[in-house]
Amino acid sequence: MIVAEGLTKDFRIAERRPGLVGSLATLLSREHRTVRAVDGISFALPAGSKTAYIGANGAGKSTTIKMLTGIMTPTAGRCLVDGIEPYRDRRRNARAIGVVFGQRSQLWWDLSVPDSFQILRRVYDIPDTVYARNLALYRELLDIDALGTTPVRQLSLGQRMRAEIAASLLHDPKVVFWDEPTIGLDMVLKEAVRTLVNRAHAELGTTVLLTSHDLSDIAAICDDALVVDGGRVVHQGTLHDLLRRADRRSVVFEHRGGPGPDAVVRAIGAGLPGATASVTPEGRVRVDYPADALTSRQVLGFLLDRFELADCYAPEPDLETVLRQIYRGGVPAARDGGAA
Ligand SMILES: Nc1ncnc2c1ncn2[C@@H]1O[C@H](COP(=O)(O)OP(=O)(O)OP(=O)(O)O)[C@@H](O)[C@H]1O
Repeated sequence: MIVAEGLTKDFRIAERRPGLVGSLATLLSREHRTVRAVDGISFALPAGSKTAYIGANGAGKSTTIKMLTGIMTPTAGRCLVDGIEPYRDRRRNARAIGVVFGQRSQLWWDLSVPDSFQILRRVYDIPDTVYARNLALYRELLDIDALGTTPVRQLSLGQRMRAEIAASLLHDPKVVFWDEPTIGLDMVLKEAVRTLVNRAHAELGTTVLLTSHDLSDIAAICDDALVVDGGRVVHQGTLHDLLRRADRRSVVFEHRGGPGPDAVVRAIGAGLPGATASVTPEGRVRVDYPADALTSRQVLGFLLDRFELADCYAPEPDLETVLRQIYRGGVPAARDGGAA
């Protein structure tokens, strides 16, 4: 449904010189440099997938989405959304997609939300039943009527985002591109937004590409992850697979008989160099270990040799830990067969 082939975007920017005189010189200067925001990325996202587009600030996420939504033309390579090259056929593409850019409005600044919706209804030729169904949903979940007839420009960020989300889904698009869709929303509304998109996905098979710095959005909406770094794709797979690439692994266990948890913690500290052990609030023992120093087999072997395990599981690393690691130094390669 969404395909990128060697997609590349360069920006030409004027060389800036420091100071006031420098600023004036910049205006007159012809010196430019090129910034490669997206560097030949390729991926294919199937219809009905829900993918988080993840990357640090400046990684190239928004620029990619601008090309996928037809706002920008690539410098090289191409992309296809539902078979359409978006920047070549913006009108046809617009019918297939719904877009939210948290940083920039898609609505008519001087019109009220109901007026904007009426325009969208005509532009997209939305059947009455679809329009009525969707409006009822937005009334229930986004309290859209409370926005009244205020022009969009006078709405608060959170109010505007409610309208942007609703507008992006109003015509039952096949694909939604949401770039930071929940900025300015409180927890209740964030939840409502997640419900809306998950419902569209379940009922209509909507394909979703989401960028968000809010990890709970990603976890609540997406099954897959596409990670970009320096304008390049460094990981594509399931979110679960991404979590397994964390550089720290953990095992939590309960044991029968023998030494108490504190003594077990000391034994692990002495016998498994590199691992740290602690007692959980439930009285179990948790072992954390760096995946590049110890394998799961070594850790489990050690535990099985010394203690009579009654229960044992490997908790998944949390998304925040994995992303912090990615933002600091790239995605670690897949390692041995996993934590359990
Ligand atoms: N219009 C532009 N002119 C010049 N450079 C740009 C322009 N838009 C983006 N860039 C540069 O391209 C790179 C990628 O920017 P982009 O906005 O795509 O990143 P991002 O991953 O969406 O970041 P963030 O998470 O901060 O929104 C950055 O180095 C940015 O400075």
